[in-house]
Amino acid sequence: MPDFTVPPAARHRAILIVDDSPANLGMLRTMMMQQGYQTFVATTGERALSIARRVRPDLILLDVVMPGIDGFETCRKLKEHLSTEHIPVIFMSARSETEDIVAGFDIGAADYISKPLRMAEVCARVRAQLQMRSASEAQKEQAERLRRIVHGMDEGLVIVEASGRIQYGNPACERYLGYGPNELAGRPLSDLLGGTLAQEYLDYFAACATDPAAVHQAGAREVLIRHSDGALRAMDLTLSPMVADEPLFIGLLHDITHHKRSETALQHAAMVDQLTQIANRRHFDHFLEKEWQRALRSGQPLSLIVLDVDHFKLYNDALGHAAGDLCLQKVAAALQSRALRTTDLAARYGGEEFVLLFAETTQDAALVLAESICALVESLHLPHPGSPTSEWLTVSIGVASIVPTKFDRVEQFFVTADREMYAAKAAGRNRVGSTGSGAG
Ligand SMILES: Nc1nc2c(ncn2[C@@H]2O[C@H](COP(=O)(O)OP(=O)(O)OP(=O)(O)O)[C@@H](O)[C@H]2O)c(=O)[nH]1
Repeated sequence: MPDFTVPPAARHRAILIVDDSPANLGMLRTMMMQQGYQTFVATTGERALSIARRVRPDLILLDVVMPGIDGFETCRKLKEHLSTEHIPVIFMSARSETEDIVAGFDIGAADYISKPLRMAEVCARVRAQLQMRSASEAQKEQAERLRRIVHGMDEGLVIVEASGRIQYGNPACERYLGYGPNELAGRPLSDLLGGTLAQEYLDYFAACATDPAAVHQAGAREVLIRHSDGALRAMDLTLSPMVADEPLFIGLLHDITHHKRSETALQHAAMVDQLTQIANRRHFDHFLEKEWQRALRSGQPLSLIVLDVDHFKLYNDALGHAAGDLCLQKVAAALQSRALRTTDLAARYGGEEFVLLFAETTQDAALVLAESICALVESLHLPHPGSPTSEWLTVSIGVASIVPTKFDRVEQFFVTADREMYAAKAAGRNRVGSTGSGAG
């Protein structure tokens, strides 16, 4: 006895039954309905084609021998049409010679049932076909969902073969690297990564091929990737083995150019005085510490200049704070123009106080530099109406020089230069103070 319970998958499934014998048609229809399928019937091939195109059934039970176009021809036409080509067709025929069956499959049939029909067998074959169709639909749906995810991702995704050949690059990846659609596929990894780095990955791929279990997942690392215009971009790259039949590696690319730019901007901001755009105190202290250590090792002299604008309070009082700011910017630019070597640094140390460090510079050379800076500032001819010293803006400078030993302290070096600067102020301003006593 056939099983009349309705399998859940049967619901909503539509079957088109095509047979020129009304008796067969009636019997099959009853059986299919009892199985819970929605049914459509046709007694000719032409009618079957028009119903199939309209209702797109999930399966067609198709008689082979019919007047007009026969079952084989009907099937051929179904397979030719985009809207019906995927519908599984089960032939039913009394012609059950091997060559008939083979011909049926060659045309594209999913199955072939011999007549006279045994209803339980028809039901089982219909059920099997519908299950296969469900499975392949689910697979297609999942593949489509994955395709959309990969296409819509902001992150670049590449699939690389163990040989280093790029098999696929998603649109984000092509966009990041300046390639058009499908232009990445087929290229070697070395088109994107520098020779050494590409070789490192090839070695990793080879190690994965020899002993997949022993190879750890390669974490994200910052790499420079070559854009199609030849420029190098900073990106985070994660390349790890993919579980697949062939050895493939999946790479995730995250463009960090913007991040890098803001990181650089932040680093710059942390080192630079906002008003004057020369080095700030923090940067100077760090630089001095480094040069101090270097001088300890090399035995070369270090010279420090401390510079303070004369009567700056009076300048602000006479011309306003905004003019004062502008004046500090001009003084800073003048100082910067004297710090030319990579071992020189000019910085704003606070308020209207500036410092300059000259590594590998003797006290005599530093004094010449300090005198020239003093003269340079006065030669800017920045009017200073309130100054009792000069009609122009002037500065007082203190100089200290030292060949540091392990017994010396940076703080004392600073104190010496500061004292010299105050001595210059006391001696009438617009001058350089230096007793030549060194840091001690
Ligand atoms: N416009 C402006 N003024 C500043 C800034 N930083 C500090 N000052 C001013 O600089 C002035 C420093 O004044 P003082 O320390 O009394 O020294 P001075 O008037 O320069 O006199 P001497 O150093 O003795 O020649 C103060 O009035 C501060 O307000 C700044 O960033 N912009």
